[in-house]
Amino acid sequence: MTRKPIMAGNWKMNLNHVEATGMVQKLAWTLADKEYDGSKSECVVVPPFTDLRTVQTLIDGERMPFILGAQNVSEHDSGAHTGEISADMLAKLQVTYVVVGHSERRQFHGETDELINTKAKKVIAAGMTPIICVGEGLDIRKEGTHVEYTLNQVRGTLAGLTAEQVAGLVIAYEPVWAIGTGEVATPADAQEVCGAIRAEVAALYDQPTADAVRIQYGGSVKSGNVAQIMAQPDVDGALVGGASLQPEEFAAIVRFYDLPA
Ligand SMILES: O=C(CO)COP(=O)(O)O
Repeated sequence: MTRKPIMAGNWKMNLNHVEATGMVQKLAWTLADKEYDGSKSECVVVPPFTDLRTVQTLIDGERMPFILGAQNVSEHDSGAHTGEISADMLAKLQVTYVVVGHSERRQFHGETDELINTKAKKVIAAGMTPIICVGEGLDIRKEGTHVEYTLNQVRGTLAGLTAEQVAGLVIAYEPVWAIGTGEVATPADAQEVCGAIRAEVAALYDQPTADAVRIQYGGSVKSGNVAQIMAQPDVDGALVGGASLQPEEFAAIVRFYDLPA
């Protein structure tokens, strides 16, 4: 089973719409220089909501080999929910992927597995693909219960989804202690949990579903460590924060297959 690598740059709350234009143009030029055409990996850019239209227009107009993602979505469909953005609104902007349950949303905005599960269902119903984030904090890692903790999040966030739906989505394993800290999980750490997630999907559904679902690692991924992480059998991509704001760095990450492992 070949799973296409998915390299996603989560800009978080960085770059206004003018800066976003410069960012995707530089990324496109750098990748064009290396004759990148998206055949060996998907390059997903995940800007803030206010940049989506600008980035989508550039991707379309300039035929850039990028796929558009969003960082969050409302659990509601429409109506009196001031400040919320619905899945249908994102789909209309040609958003393909929507990150749900990022640890920063869990930690600072009180998102639970149940809410993230509802959001994932809204994303799927609108014809898009959720990137469901899971991962443990430092306290759990120190206790040594990180695998069970993360699998519990997997069970909670996938609840009620069909095998077909799960086969098409993306799960991002992001250990919170490795996010924005420069502290990278070792390739073996990433493999331990990503492998356990795939085994859990096989147990919850079946082996073809587990073979199809794509699992990303996230947490201080850079051009200097991405090749080793991607060499792990159950790691199918990276969810990149800080390094995705540097076009040359992110271009190298997207082309991880040309880096020495
Ligand atoms: O949270 C992340 C991506 O969603 C990871 O962020 P960093 O790559 O900055 O550690």
